Amino acid sequence: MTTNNSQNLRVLADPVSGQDEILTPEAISFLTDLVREFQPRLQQLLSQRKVRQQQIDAGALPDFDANTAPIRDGNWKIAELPADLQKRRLEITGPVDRKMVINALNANVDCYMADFEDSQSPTWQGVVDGQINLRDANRGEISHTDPNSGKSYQLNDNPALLIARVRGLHLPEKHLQLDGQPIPGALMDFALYFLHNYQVRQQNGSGVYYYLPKLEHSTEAKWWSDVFAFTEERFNLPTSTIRATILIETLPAVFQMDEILHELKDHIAALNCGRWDYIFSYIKTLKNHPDRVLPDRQVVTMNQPFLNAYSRLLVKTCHRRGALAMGGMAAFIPSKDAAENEKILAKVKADKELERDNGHDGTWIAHPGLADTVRSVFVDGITGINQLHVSRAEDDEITQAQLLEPCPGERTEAGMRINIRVALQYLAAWVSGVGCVPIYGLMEDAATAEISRTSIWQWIKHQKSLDNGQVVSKDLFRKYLQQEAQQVRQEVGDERWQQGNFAPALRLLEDITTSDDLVDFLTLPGYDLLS
Ligand SMILES: CC(=O)SCCNC(=O)CCNC(=O)[C@H](O)C(C)(C)COP(=O)(O)OP(=O)(O)OC[C@H]1O[C@@H](n2cnc3c(N)ncnc32)[C@H](O)[C@@H]1OP(=O)(O)O
Ligand SMILES: O=CC(=O)O
Ligand SMILES: [Mg+2]
Repeated sequence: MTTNNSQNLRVLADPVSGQDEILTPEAISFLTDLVREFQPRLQQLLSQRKVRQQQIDAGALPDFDANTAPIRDGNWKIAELPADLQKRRLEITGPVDRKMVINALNANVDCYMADFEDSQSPTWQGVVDGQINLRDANRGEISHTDPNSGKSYQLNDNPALLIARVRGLHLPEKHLQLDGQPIPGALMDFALYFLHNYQVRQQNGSGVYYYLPKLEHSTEAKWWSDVFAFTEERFNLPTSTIRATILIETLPAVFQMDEILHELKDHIAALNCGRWDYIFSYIKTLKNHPDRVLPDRQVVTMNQPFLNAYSRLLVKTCHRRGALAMGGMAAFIPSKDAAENEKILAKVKADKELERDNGHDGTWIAHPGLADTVRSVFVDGITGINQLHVSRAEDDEITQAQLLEPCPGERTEAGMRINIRVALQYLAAWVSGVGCVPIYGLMEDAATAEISRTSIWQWIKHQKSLDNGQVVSKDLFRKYLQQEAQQVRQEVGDERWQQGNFAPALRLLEDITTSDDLVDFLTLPGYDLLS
């Protein structure tokens, strides 16, 4: 454990390699000041989330805020987009380990979203390494030799534009404490990435670009706007050096998109349809509403009316204000089986065509093997470098009812069992320090795993029947959990089962699925198990 007495910022972890390069005295000083200035307000914002949720739990439904109608009705625009943020047709996303960073920057895409969030299990070594890797990438000094394969990696010319996604506001960084309190993970990621990269990015004629996840309200956007203004002032930088893309991936936030853009007018570049967290948030926000329980996860696709309304409203709102409207992630990843791969590429293409036709300016891919297929839709399939000209002005108004429309579809025994197997394997990976894994041909990360486990919780709560006639209860879940755990054990083998943290994952899954109150995020109790 190391301590910096002058600032009271304590590192509560055994030192890891690279830590001193990242936690420099200047970084500690900046981070300390940011946390002192902004953590108290953040705690209030998190408490306000709970108050709003209590109202929804008591029967209210999320809606547009009558008090902010003048913002929605007014004619205003965000600050002009910098040149390098106008072309974002394809963005690859991925965790911040060294090989992935190099592969992502070399992929045939416009941008790389380097992820400290849904695809990252925030071990102390992992978050420190991530900062080192992104610093080296921005300096053009990153290379890597894979210790297993011996394969070496370096940056190509013209790498993708790097955008860093920080952790959500709810996640603490327990290894860094100020005055005895864990600091917000989001501030750590933001501050360290900023400090170690702003100069080189400026020298390259760019700015410092972020993705911000899981916002629920425009007051949180205002908080971020103040963090950015504080930072630009401290480093004597022009306003708008920092630009953010906000993920609209919670149900409350879809009713706040204009307000979020407005609060961040000087610092925003785009909104993004983070569909997986959005589906999770639909379940979580409406958890007490028996008429809004979702069916099997596989049925909840972007052509469902409530998700299509969300995508179209996001496009319409962004383009009216001069911001880009980014699409989201099809979870399919390539298969080594050629016939199977053809089917996967066809599904990905159809998903991306829907986004393009709704007017999105770009979209996400999870794997470089999808780049060519998605380029055929979002590069060859649009005129110009974005679709800002698509206003959707001809559309009828998109209403609260459409955004909340119940989703039809079956709840099946097979769907419940696969939810269990996926959640169990994902939790085992996460607890082992790996935040994104391929499971049954899909990329699974924190957001997709949240859908799996909260679906079952909600089916239990509302005693939903499955296609086999069984009513979902805690007992039925426990029975299936034991059976599916055996199945997974057979699939992965005894050795991996024993070494791969499956036992703690099993306990965690049982706890969070059978608790009377829905656990807000699986990553909160999961974090207690991480070093
Ligand atoms: C809901 C959301 O938030 S979505 C955003 C968060 N999720 C993500 O970002 C998912 C990112 N994707 C991934 O992490 C990976 O694709 C996985 C874990 C799903 C699969 O990865 P792997 O098992 O390594 O796949 P696979 O073996 O097919 O990879 C082939 C090559 O592509 C590389 N690759 C795969 N995905 C990526 C990626 N997203 N970025 C960069 N390189 C990648 C691998 O590193 C590997 O490189 P190599 O040949 O040099 O060894
Ligand atoms: O972050 C993206 C999502 O879909 O969740
Ligand atoms: Mg997300």
